[in-house]
Amino acid sequence: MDEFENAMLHQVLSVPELLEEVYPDVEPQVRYVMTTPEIYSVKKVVLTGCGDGYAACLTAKRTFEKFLQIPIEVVEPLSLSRYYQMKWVGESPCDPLVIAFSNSGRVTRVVEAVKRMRLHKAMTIAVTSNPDSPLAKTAEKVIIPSIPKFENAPGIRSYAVLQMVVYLLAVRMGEVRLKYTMEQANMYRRELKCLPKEFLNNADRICALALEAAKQFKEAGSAEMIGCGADYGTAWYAHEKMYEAVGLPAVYSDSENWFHVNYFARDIKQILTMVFASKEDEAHSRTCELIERLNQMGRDFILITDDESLQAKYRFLMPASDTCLFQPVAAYMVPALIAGYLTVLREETYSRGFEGIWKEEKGMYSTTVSETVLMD
Ligand SMILES: O=P(O)(O)OC[C@H]1O[C@](O)(CO)[C@@H](O)[C@@H]1O
Repeated sequence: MDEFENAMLHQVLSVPELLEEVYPDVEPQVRYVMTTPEIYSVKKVVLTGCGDGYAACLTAKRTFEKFLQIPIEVVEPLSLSRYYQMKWVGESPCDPLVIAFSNSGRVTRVVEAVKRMRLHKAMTIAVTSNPDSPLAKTAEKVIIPSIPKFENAPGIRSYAVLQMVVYLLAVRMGEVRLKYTMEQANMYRRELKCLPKEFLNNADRICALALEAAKQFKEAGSAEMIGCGADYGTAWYAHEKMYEAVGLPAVYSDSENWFHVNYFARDIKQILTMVFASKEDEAHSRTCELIERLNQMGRDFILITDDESLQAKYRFLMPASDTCLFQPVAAYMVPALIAGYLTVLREETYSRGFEGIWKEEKGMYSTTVSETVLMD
């Protein structure tokens, strides 16, 4: 398998050790970022970020909802900064709580969104690994994970850490608001670290299956990533990696929407379909119907699930968890591995090497070069 080695594979395999290393630093930061009265006064949480940060927020939304039982919104930074209804923002202290995720802390739209929310007296927390970044300087509070340098690849290690932080925030807020015991909270914390490790216990078999799947879909012309609830966030992450790593157009969807839209695709052999199916998800029955239909249509697809009763040509079984809420902390490794193998098989360069038409000359508009507009 040596000829298929790649940086994404290396990043995935490094995650368990990375989380062990980062946890003792980030857990106390999460624990003390807000006081108990602040945590109690939050009436709504708004999670935001671009790219990986956005995907991490989507995966954690259900956990926040279940743990806190208050409204939780995942809002894209563009919506937050340009369209968000400000009438009720800052009506009372810490309301809403806005948590913004950006590994670099340099993405203009995230900074702009936080600036606007802070001006309107929302409580703002930035999660970024760059303490000197514009985002860190804009938010009222910061959490700064330090992620040891590694071989470059489209975000896997940084995603693992952002995800750990967003879930830890939910666990801490639920613990302080007495939604469960301290023991329960610690069990959740342990699970966040253990699930990726457990999934990779049999790394050789998983990598071999991922490579086999990548070989089958080597010539794919597009990809569709399907998931509901927390899995929707993983589907979002998966579609993003297909673009970044492979340069492959990809869409994300939930199981219901698949029946209405994606179902009608003609050239099924050209589509790389990936389905995320956590058995405790509230929409699992609909995802099972989708899987049955895919099998009836004779479609080959990649399935990532903790439900042993489900079948697919390429099935990745996720470790069982006590909470059944944290499947996304391991599930994203499958699309990351497959994207990594596809880049090798297609002789692609991550992010097209930012060369040719992708080259960002000084001053060209990009994720970090954009006019800041501050709306009322
Ligand atoms: O705000 P961040 O986390 O620095 O993200 C910047 C870029 O990194 C990614 O999240 C991952 O490569 C991209 O999607 C995004 O454009």
